[in-house]
Amino acid sequence: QNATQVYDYAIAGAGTAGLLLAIVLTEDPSINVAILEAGSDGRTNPNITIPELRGEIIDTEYDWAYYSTVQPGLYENRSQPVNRGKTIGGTSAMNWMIHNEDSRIQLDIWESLLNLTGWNWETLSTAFRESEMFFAPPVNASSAEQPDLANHGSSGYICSTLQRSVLSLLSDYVTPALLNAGYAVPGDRNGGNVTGAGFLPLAICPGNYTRSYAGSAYTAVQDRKNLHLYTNAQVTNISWASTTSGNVTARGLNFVDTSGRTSNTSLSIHADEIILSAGIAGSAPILERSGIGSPDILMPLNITPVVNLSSVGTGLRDPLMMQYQPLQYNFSVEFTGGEYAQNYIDLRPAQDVLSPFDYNAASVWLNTTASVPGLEDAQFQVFKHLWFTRQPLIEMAWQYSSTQSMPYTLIPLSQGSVHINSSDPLAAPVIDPNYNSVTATIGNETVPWDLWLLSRASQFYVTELASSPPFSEVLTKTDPDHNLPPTEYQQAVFERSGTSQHLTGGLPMLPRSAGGAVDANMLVYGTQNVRVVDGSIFPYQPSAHPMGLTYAVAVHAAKILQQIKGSMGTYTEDPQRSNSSSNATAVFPAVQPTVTYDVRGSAVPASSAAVFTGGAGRLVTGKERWIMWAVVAILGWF
Ligand SMILES: Cc1cc2nc3c(=O)[nH]c(=O)nc-3n(C[C@H](O)[C@H](O)[C@H](O)COP(=O)(O)OP(=O)(O)OC[C@H]3O[C@@H](n4cnc5c(N)ncnc54)[C@H](O)[C@@H]3O)c2cc1C
Repeated sequence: QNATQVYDYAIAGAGTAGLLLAIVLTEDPSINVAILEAGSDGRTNPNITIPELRGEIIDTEYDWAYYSTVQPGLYENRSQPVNRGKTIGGTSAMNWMIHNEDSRIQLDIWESLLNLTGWNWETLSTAFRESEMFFAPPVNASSAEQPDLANHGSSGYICSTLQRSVLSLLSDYVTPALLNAGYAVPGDRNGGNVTGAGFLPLAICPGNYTRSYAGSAYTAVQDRKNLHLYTNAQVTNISWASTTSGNVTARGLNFVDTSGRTSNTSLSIHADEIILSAGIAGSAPILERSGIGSPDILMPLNITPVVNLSSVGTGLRDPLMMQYQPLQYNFSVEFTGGEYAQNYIDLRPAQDVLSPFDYNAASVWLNTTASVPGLEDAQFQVFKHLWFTRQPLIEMAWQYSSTQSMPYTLIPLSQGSVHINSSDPLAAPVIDPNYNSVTATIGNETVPWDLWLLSRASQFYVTELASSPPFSEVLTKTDPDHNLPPTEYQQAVFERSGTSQHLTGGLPMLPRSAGGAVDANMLVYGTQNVRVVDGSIFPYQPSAHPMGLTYAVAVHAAKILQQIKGSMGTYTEDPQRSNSSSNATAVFPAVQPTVTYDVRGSAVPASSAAVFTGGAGRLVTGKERWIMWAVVAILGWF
């Protein structure tokens, strides 16, 4: 590094989002980007490049190998592993590689319900396509789900294709059973309609069948003179040019050389704009170590607060997953290709995966509850909106080993936090996803919401499959037994559930008044030039595996930055974008949405009773509640 150089952008973390962001920004040769990665370069390691070896870098030097705090909401208070990639490409170097599956409605909500101007399905799906280089499926691919090339990119940095192996169990038994049970198998999910079962594209380059990820994208452009990637460079904090309130301006990033090449003396780099892309376990801690966060957390660690922003480190969540659900069959499962076959997923709205009784009882609880602890009201409203508009809230992930279908709640209501608790800049953060912390009253019972939904949905799903031919003809055993009484089944689910490794949040992109840490320009509130671009900023958990959306966020963020800087980007979405939100005025409206819904998701006139009333929803009286319950119960049977 040239000690006097001031880069246009300095990025902390060369992971999924940060590295793709750097690559897109440096398409303009006049833009200089430095990107600092705490991990080393694993790009030639077969455990990273060969798709079938996925997971092999867990607990190696390429993994932060963090653990959550003890979790009172899980069986035996189990702490959960929090695996995150620590290498070029970040967690995209270790993940399970499912590409994209975001629904149109739920991304449109970013703009319409959450006031995130310019963030909607159109802009994010465009950004996703621009990240993608899609290869048409091989001859053996499932015929049930044919890709529509119009929904895919052809010149992006991340290859995608359908897998070359197809598990006969899925194509010959599960899909026909679901069709027999009356469920549509969606077409190409990249069009925004994601509900249903089928195969998804994987992030694989079909030519040599290697993993395609942010690291391989970097390999293709690593000779760019304006892109400077430093490995073994662990960012500790932001250095400030000004900490005057209203003009808090960063000068650069301080980092430690962890390679041993130097003696860990603190180094620094300077830039006009600072971007944190250190992921859910890295970005919020860097902000806190820089004096941005809650004084209650900073002052005991002798960190002088620079911006009082208590939303830093909040809104972290991990969809609760049942990690083990073996099914047994009386035929031997065959692979046509002999390898990896896990990208078969079934996404279901609550209406399709709960009994009418359960669905109605849960709808009553949602309709009569204005807020829950640990969740911003804006996020709760989004959940209600998705619930009543039939968006997918439960996923069944069919495992490559073929003996399991692993269900999980796509959008947990329980949220926790990620914070520092040590003045040692290299210490691990305290990660608390706070599983099963939201309780709900369903009928006469008080239950942990996420566990209840997971258990009821799983039992319903397996019961349905067990009675739908041709799957029912080969299924010999379900474990837990789907015929168990619901409370016993729930106990079995409880004993098997934990992380899905799909953590997002920690620095929510929301209006400041709605608990946000960054605005729609990714700018940290109260600062002039510090932004966050990674999975931390998702305003709520998407109903999807997060990697595809993380790439889309990176590309969309690059366009916003290009427009702010006035460089080569052609982004014209919102010409009014400003470079600062220090005096952000974005406010989440007190009453949202204006539309109300009946239990089947149909909009009803605002004057109707017994419906979702939005954030300002009042609690109903006992009598009203009984009438409401009767109404939804009756409606639900039609
Ligand atoms: C085991 C596993 C399986 C998964 N499977 C899937 C899947 O099948 N499909 C899917 O869609 N998603 C999957 N995910 C989730 C998905 O991979 C992540 O959500 C996504 O990659 C996160 O991207 P990110 O940019 O936010 O962070 P990351 O990709 O984690 O990038 C953060 C980067 O910052 C670096 N960093 C951290 N702190 C510092 C610091 N102080 N200084 C410098 N650098 C730092 C890290 O080393 C890392 O390289 C999986 C995750 C895991 C752990």
